[in-house]
Amino acid sequence: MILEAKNLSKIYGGSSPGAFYKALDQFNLTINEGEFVGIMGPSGSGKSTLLQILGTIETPSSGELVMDGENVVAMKQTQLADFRREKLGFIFQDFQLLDSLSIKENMLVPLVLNKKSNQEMEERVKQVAAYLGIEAILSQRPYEVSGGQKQRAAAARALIHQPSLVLADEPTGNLDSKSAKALMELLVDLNHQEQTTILMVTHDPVTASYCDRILFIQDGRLLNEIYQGDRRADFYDQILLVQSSLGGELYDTKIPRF
Ligand SMILES: Nc1ncnc2c1ncn2[C@@H]1O[C@H](COP(=O)(O)OP(=O)(O)OP(=O)(O)O)[C@@H](O)[C@H]1O
Repeated sequence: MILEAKNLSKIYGGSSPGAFYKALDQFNLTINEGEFVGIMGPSGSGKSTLLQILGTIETPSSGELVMDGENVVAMKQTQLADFRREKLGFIFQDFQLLDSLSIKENMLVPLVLNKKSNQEMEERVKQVAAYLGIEAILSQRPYEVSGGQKQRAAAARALIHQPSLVLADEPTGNLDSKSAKALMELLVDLNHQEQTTILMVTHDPVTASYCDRILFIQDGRLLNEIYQGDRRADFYDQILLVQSSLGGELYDTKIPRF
């Protein structure tokens, strides 16, 4: 998936007439196939808005967005729904699994929607469950498993239809450090092995240090961009440095888990 966004702006209407808020301001972004990109920035800087626009859930107020060669902004709702279902996978902070379904049934939702055959569905569930180490919990309900297992199940659901782009919003936000590390190692492995393009919003410098590149956003604009070098530990230090130069007090400070 190659993604190209040009001059993306998003203006939200205010509660009183004439009041509005510019959450994204002429934002430009190019993501190449197989990249693992992180988005960081203070609370309210526009990260979720950007992710929602790239996930085709929100429409931009202006600007261009081309994904996988398709002009997403020009698509009708039904085309957008197809595009989202076939090409995108979502991982959320709060997992968003359906408690009334087993883990396996949750994983099957994207395949059922994409009208895959039963045999194909069974094979994919087996493959992805083995990859994510959740074979033993397939028949359990989300409320019966741990947070780390829930997020691996949610990742399985996001990956089962082999999306071209995975969008993750604070995927480690509700995980303990061990589960967070396990999830990030899986995402890096997926990125390296399958060339899956991943875009992830996070507040956490340790989680961010797994990315190839990090974009820093402030007030809806791109402020800075840094690339991972040879060592993840050095990248982590660099992330902390940029965060503090952008006003570290604006960030959710967590105890570093590196
Ligand atoms: N639906 C909406 N209507 C009006 N304003 C909104 C809406 N969604 C977001 N905003 C505003 O747009 C700005 C950017 O919000 P956004 O959620 O994208 O920030 P964020 O960087 O993801 O923040 P956080 O890290 O706290 O989740 C904020 O000032 C927010 O209040």
